[in-house]
Amino acid sequence: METQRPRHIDLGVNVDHVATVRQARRTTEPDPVIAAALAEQGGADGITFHLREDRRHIQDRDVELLMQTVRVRTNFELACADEVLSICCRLKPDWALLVPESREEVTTEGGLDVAGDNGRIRDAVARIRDAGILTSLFLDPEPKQIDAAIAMGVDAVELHTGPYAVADRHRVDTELQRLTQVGHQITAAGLRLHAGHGLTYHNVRAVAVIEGIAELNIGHSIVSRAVMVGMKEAVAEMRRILDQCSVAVGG
Ligand SMILES: CC(=O)[C@@H](O)[C@H](O)COP(=O)(O)O
Ligand SMILES: NCC(=O)COP(=O)(O)O
Repeated sequence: METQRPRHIDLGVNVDHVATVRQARRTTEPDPVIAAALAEQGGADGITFHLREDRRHIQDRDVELLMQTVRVRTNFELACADEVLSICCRLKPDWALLVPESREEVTTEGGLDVAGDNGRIRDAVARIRDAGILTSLFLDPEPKQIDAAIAMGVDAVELHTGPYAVADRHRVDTELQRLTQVGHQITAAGLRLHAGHGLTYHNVRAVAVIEGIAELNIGHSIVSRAVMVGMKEAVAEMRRILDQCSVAVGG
């Protein structure tokens, strides 16, 4: 019997918080562009960057240079806002991930409300697709949101793993069940299943082994580890964990 190759789980490394350290002094280092190159050397399958409307971390200069230098997949995160949509459609990354944003948030707090969309998300998806870019939506693991995303014709859904990441031991299994259930809903519809937010070296395994997971986007934890061991090694450590998970789940 042909042995099944372990399912490769793509690792998207988000370099936002390299820029957070730089922006703390409004200076030139550390540079997220250099961090992205080191992440590639460490085994990143993709580089993720979030050009927020408030520019609190990633700057326009970062995005322009990342698009010129990144040799793996580029994943441009943005809100459904005309200014950043125009930049994204001009630069044509491999992927665009639409996320909600609010000025007051410390970090992304929830998923997009696709089910309640008034046309703003739909129009943003259309602009991105017309630019020849693969589209993904950052969603809470709620069946009605997934149904709406499928109807919108996007290429992937990135499940918000924040509630799982902060769940206590009484809640964590429930959050994993939510992710698993809507994960089946997503893959059954033929969309790629991505996940991210709050994943760490300690909590990533339970998400990585969810059936159908094709990509995990991880940033804050890798950057935190990189402060101690360097970006290339921090990424390599996360790559090894995901490879162990791939073997564990078999095909
Ligand atoms: C959507 C998501 O979880 C992250 O990719 C996002 O970038 C988090 O926002 P900050 O990077 O501003 O924390
Ligand atoms: N979309 C999730 C992402 O890119 C990274 O989120 P985090 O690991 O920084 O919380």
